[in-house]
Amino acid sequence: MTATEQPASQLPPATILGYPRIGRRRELKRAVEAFWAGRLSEDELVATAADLRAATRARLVGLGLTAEGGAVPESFSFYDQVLDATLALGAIPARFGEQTGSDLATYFTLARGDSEHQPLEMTKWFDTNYHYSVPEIDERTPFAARPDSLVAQYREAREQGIETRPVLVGPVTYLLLAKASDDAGNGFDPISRLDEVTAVYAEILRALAAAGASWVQLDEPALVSDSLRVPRTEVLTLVERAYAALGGAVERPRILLTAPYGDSAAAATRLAALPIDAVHADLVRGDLPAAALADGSLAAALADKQFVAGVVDGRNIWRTDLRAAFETLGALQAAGINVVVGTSNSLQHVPHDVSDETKLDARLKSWLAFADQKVEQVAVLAKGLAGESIEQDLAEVDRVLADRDAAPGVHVDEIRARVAAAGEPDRNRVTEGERRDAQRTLNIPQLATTTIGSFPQTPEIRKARASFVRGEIDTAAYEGFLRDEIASVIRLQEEIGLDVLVHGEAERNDMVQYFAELLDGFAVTEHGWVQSYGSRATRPSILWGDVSRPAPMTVRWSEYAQSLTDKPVKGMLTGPVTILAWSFVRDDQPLGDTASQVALALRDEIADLVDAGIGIVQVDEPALRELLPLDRARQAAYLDWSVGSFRLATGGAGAGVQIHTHLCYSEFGEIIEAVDGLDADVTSIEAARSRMDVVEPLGDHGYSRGIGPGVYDIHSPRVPGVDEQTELIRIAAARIPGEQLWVNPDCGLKTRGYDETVASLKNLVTAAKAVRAEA
Ligand SMILES: CN1c2c(nc(N)[nH]c2=O)NC[C@@H]1CNc1ccc(C(=O)N[C@@H](CCC(=O)N[C@@H](CCC(=O)N[C@@H](CCC(=O)O)C(=O)O)C(=O)O)C(=O)O)cc1
Ligand SMILES: N[C@@H](CCS)C(=O)O
Ligand SMILES: [Zn+2]
Repeated sequence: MTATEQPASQLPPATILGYPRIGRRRELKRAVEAFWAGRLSEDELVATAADLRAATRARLVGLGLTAEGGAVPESFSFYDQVLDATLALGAIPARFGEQTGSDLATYFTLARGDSEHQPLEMTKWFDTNYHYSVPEIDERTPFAARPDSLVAQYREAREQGIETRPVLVGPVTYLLLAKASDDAGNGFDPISRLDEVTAVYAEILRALAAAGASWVQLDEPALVSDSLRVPRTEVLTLVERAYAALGGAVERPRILLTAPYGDSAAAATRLAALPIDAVHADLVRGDLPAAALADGSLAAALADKQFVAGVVDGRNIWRTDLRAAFETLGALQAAGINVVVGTSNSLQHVPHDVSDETKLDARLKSWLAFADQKVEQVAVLAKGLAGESIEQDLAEVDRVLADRDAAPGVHVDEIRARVAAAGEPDRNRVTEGERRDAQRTLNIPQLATTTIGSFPQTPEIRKARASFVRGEIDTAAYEGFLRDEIASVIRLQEEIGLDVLVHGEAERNDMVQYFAELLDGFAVTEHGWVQSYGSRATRPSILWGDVSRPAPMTVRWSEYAQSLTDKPVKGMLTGPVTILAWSFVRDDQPLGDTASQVALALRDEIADLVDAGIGIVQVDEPALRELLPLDRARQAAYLDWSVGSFRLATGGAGAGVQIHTHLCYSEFGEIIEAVDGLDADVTSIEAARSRMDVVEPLGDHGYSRGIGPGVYDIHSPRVPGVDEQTELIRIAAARIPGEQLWVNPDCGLKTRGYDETVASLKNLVTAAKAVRAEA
C-alpha cells in the first residue's frame, strides 16, 4: 500500500506540528488589542479569529496537506498555548477569585491581569524567543475538563470540510512548566498532581472523540530538556505513566505524542512502546538511536504505530536540504518504519510566507523558506516517500544551496582573517581590581541609580518611524524628531535625579533589528513577524552572510545625549549572543564563528563610543540563558563560545571604561558562573518579581562585581511605591556592599507609558536615597 492509500485511521503522509496564528498581517494582534481597548466587541473578535483559522486551514490544504485524517493541526491560540491548556483544565488559580465574565474575559485576565490581579508570570518557552504564561498550581487547584473551545474549533473545521487534529500541551510538560502557587505548602511540586491532571486530559480526549476527532496531538517537549525540575530519565517515566493511562482510555482519538525542540533519542524506544498511535521526534536537533535503528528493535517497537519524522526545521527560515532529508526518511522507511513526514516543531516560530516580501534581494529570497514554504517541503518529501519522482525538487534545492554557498558576502576573506587572528588576549581586560581603581574618575555614588536603556516607545515614536519608512517624512525630519526625544528623555532623567543616564533608544524599532539594519551580512523583512508573547511580535532579522560594520551605529545618538548633560550617559548595545538568538542565523557554520564576527563589529562600536567620550557602555545579553542548550551535554561548549564572544566584543575597552551588561528572563542562579565569566564591571538582572531571591546565590558565590538586581517590575503598568522599592533595596544591601550595588528597574521601559514610568522612577530614586542614608 502506498502512503496515499493509507487506511482512514492512519495519519496522512505529510503534516506539520503547528502553524503561526497571528495572521499574515498580524490580524490577530490588531483584533485582540482593539478588543482590549474596547474598540471591538467580543463577538467581533471571535469572528475575526474564526476567519483567521478558516484561512489557515484552507491555506494548509492548498499547500499540500490532506483535508482528511487529521493532517492539518488545529493550533490556534488567542494568546498562548500553555494558557489554553490552563483553561482547558479549568486550572484557574484561586487568587483570581470567582471569574464572572465570559471564558475569553477570564482568559485575558489571567494573561494580562487587571486592577486587582497580577497577571500570570511569563517566561521563555524552552530555548525559543516565545514566552508562555506560567500555570500556578497548588494542592487545591481545581481541575475540571473544559474542552469546549477545542471541540468548537474541531467542529468549525469539519464544517469547512477539513478534519483537523486538535493540539494541546501534554500533561507532563504542562505540570513541569507550572510553578507552585504562593498558597502551596512547602516542598509542593505541581507534578505531584499528574494523575489527576491526566484524568482530566482523558476527559478532554473523550469529548474530542465524541465530536468525531480521529487524531489529537499532545506536545511533550519536556522530554528533551535537562533544564526542568526533574531529570530527563524521570520525565520519561512520568510520560510513560501518563500515556499508559491516556492510551488505555476507551473513548479517545488516536494520539500523536510529539517531542520537539531537541533530542529524544534516549527515550525513543520506550516512547515507541507506549499504547498510543504515533510518536514524533525532532530530527533536526536530535536523532533516533543508531543501534536500535540498525538492529531493528526500534522498528519492531514502532510496529503498531506511525512515526512522524521531524525533518523540516521549524526554527529557521532556510530552504531544507531536501536531498539529505529524503535520504533520512528513506532509511527509516527501509528499516520498516511507518513514516509520516513532519516538521521538527510547530511553525509558530517562523513567519508566514516568503512571497509576502517585496524588498528582499531576489537571490537571498530564493534561499528562504517561511512557514508556507516549509509546508510545501513536507508535502514534496511525502510524495517522494510514496514513490512519486521528486528529483526535480531535489535538484532545484541542490542548485539553491550551491548558489547560497558561492554568493558574494557569504564568505568574506577579511572578516574571516580578522576572526582567526582574534586570540585570548583580545578577550581579556586588565584585572577587575585595576579597572575598579581606574573607574573611580567616573564618580559613581554608592547605590547608583540608573535604568536599563529604553524609555517608553510611545505611539508618536512608532508613528514617526512608520512615516519615515513610508517616505512621508525625510531623514532630517525623522532625526530631528529623535533628537528632540533624546533631549526630553535626558531632561526627564535629570529631573528625576538618576545618577547614570541613558539616551532612551527612541531610534530603535527593536534592540536586535536596529543593529541588523546597520550591519552587513544581515537582511530584514517587511512582514516576517513572529509572535514573542500575547499580541507582541518581533521581526527576526536574517543573518545570511559574514558580518561586518560599515559605519558606526549608535555613536551619534549617545554622543548627542552626552552633550546635553554633565551626568554620565551609558552607551547602549545589544550583545552578540542576543543578536544571534533573536535573528534567524546561518546554519552553514558553527554559531560560535558567527558570534565572533558580530562581536568584532561591536568591539569597533565600543571603541568609537569611547573615542566620542562615552565612559560607560552597556552590552545587553538578555538571551544568554535562552540559548543555553536544553541538552546538558552541549551546555559547556555553548557557554564557552557565548561568553567568549561577549569578551571579544568588550575586551578592547580600556580599564577606565565601565562595561555593563543586562540580563532578563534568566534563571540567574543557573548561569551565575557564566555571568561571572562575562567579566562585565556591572550586571543588571531581573529580580523584583522574585523579591530579590537572586541576591542569595550572589552572596554565596562571593560575587565581587557591580550588580543591579531590579527593584521595579516593568512587566505591568503598576507603580511600585517607595516603601516597596526601599524594602527590596534593603534586602539587596544586606548582602551586597553599597559600592557594588546598583539600583535599577528589571528591564527596559519601552513597553510602558510615561505616567507610570515617571512615578515609578521617582519612587526608585527616593528609595535608593533612603537606603543610602541608612548606611
Ligand atoms: C526584550 N524582548 C525582546 C525580544 N526579542 C526581540 N527581538 N526584541 C525584544 O525587545 N525577546 C524578549 C523580549 C520580548 N519582548 C517584547 C516586547 C515588546 C515587543 C513589541 O512591542 N513588539 C511590537 C513591535 C515592535 C517593532 O518592531 N516595532 C517597529 C514596527 C512598528 C509597527 O508595528 N508599525 C506599524 C505602524 C505603526 C504606526 O503607524 O503607528 C505597522 O507596521 O503596522 C517600530 O517601532 O518601528 C509589537 O507591536 O508587537 C516585542 C517583544
Ligand atoms: N536595553 C534594552 C534591554 C532590554 S532586555 C532595553 O532597555 O529595552
Ligand atoms: Zn531586559
